[in-house]
Amino acid sequence: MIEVKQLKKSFGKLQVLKEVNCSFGQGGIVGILGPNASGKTTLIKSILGMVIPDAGEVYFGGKPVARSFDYKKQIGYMPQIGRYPDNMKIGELFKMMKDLRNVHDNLDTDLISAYGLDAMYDKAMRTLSGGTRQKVSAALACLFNPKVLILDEPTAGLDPLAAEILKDKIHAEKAKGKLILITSHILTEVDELADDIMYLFEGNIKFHKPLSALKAEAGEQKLGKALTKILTQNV
Ligand SMILES: Nc1ncnc2c1ncn2[C@@H]1O[C@H](COP(=O)(O)OP(=O)(O)OP(=O)(O)O)[C@@H](O)[C@H]1O
Repeated sequence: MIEVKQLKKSFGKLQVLKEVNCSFGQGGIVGILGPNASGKTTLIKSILGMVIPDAGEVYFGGKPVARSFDYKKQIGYMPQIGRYPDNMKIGELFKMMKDLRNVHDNLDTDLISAYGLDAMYDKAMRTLSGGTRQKVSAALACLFNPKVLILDEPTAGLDPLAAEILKDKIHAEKAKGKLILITSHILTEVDELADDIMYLFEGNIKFHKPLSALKAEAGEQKLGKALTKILTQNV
């Protein structure tokens, strides 16, 4: 579904993606892990066309995404920090998105209902708590029933119940055959969700393999322990 070939990106002198090659198939959940500033968001944004790479190419469904916009309709993106017009109300934001896309049918409103956002349609975005903004971002990512979901630290800032609701939704979307890329520093959560783990370190992919293989190599049952063992002892 998505192929990244020889992707390089620098910001000034900082080489953030050195030469990244990876591919993601039709379905399943990939946990994209790595320390702060290792390039996870930059990679995601390159796939989304929000960051223009210095070299290399991203392919979606076999076609290069450079200067292409249509493929973005097939991706639901939940940013790390959602930025919305301050004075816009929640209801107006959803309406604007539907109008922009010109899609009003077959919408996925599961998260709007589960989070009770419809009861808050009159609230202005600037008045929302960080967690409620996250809920809006999650609901928007799913709204148009995209084939691919890209979720950047999706449960950061959500209360435990809201986080569970989102995890259930992610499982349900996977069951529909979707490809879901998730970055997170919450390893217990990635352990619950991911089929594969991709680990970025200083702009390179250190490994990309099934979670089960990672655990088997380390001889550990939990992702946190397996990762620690592999990264510190070079298992
Ligand atoms: N637009 C930008 N201009 C300048 N530097 C940037 C820009 N975007 C990202 N960077 C830098 O690139 C590096 C990688 O950032 P990125 O957000 O991709 O990391 P990350 O792995 O997602 O980190 P985190 O786990 O903290 O979210 C950081 O040093 C960051 O400061």
